Amino acid sequence: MRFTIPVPDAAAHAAARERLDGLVKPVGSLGRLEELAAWLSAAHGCVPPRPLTDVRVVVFAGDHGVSALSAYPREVTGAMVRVFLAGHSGVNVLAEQVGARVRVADIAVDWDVSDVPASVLAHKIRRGSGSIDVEDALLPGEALRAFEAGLSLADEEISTGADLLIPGDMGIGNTAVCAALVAASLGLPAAEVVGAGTGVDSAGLARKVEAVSAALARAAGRVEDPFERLTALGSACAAATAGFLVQAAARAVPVLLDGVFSGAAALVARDIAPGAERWWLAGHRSTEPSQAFALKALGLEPILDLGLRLGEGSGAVQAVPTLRAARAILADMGLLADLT
Ligand SMILES: O=C(O)c1ccc[n+]([C@@H]2O[C@H](COP(=O)([O-])O)[C@@H](O)[C@H]2O)c1
Ligand SMILES: Cc1cc2nc[nH]c2cc1C
Repeated sequence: MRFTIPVPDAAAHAAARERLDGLVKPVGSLGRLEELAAWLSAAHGCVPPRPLTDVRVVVFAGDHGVSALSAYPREVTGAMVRVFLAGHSGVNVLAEQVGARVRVADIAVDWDVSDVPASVLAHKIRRGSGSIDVEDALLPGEALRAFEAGLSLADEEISTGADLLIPGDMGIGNTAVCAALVAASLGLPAAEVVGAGTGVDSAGLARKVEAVSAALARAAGRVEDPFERLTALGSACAAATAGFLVQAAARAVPVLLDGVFSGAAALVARDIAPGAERWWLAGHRSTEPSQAFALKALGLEPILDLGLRLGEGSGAVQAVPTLRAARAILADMGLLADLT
């Protein structure tokens, strides 16, 4: 599968840098905001960049075979889908604060359901994913189908006006999958990447390291190809999130990555479509070690570090005002040259 990923506009980046240096402030004094302003100028190909008025969060919901490694029961995944639909989740509330819309897609929730809108189920791939310590997460062909589902979700959002995309995740057990994907992608041992997820104790952490080690040993020799990696160690949600990220880049729409799940999916997505990472920013730093490894490998520095570990897109949503502020300095600040 080959993607043509556009290259952000270097001339707009340089023009933004020049304007930033001429704004009514000491050179460089707005720090990271200046870097973000130039980044967005390059993404939009103009100075100042366009306002970010239509921000969309898509929450990829699905179960994972390793859900017993979580501090919470598997049933929470489906129950949370109803909470997203009712508008009462963490990300619903935080998105409301910044005027972002939240959509939830059931990619692989393991439940019997008939009373959620058909649009929520439209991209469903399967119920749950395999327990990666003992079996592949996905059947042959499913990683590609899930990737294409994510791609379609990005297309749907972009075609209806989204100017900034945020991938969210809801899936009990998914931090073990993230650890496995990141470890396999970067050649790291399980013990370095496994974290406490929703909050397991030290015995739970040890079980998780053991399971991720077993998964890595089982998949050894097959993880070079990113779709094989998703099949062996990922999940339908991981593949769908990767597709979402690649298609945003292919259509030159900026993305704010969220926590560990979108970081792990981004690492695999970059292997599918090299260069796509130029269209992604890291919204925040998660408490999960695998996210730090993933972001470092992608060359991304988180905008915020608030100690969040909720997922759902919640941390990335918090970074939206910062990105808007970065645009505003380019659009609205006066020039040093006009000082009287
Ligand atoms: O985004 C993060 O960094 C993050 C860190 C820890 C937990 N989570 C959320 O919690 C769930 C996964 O945690 P766990 O312990 O069940 O693997 C999943 O629904 C994630 O959205 C998310
Ligand atoms: C309640 C709950 C909400 C979540 N949102 C993302 N992951 C979650 C995990 C739990 C347990």
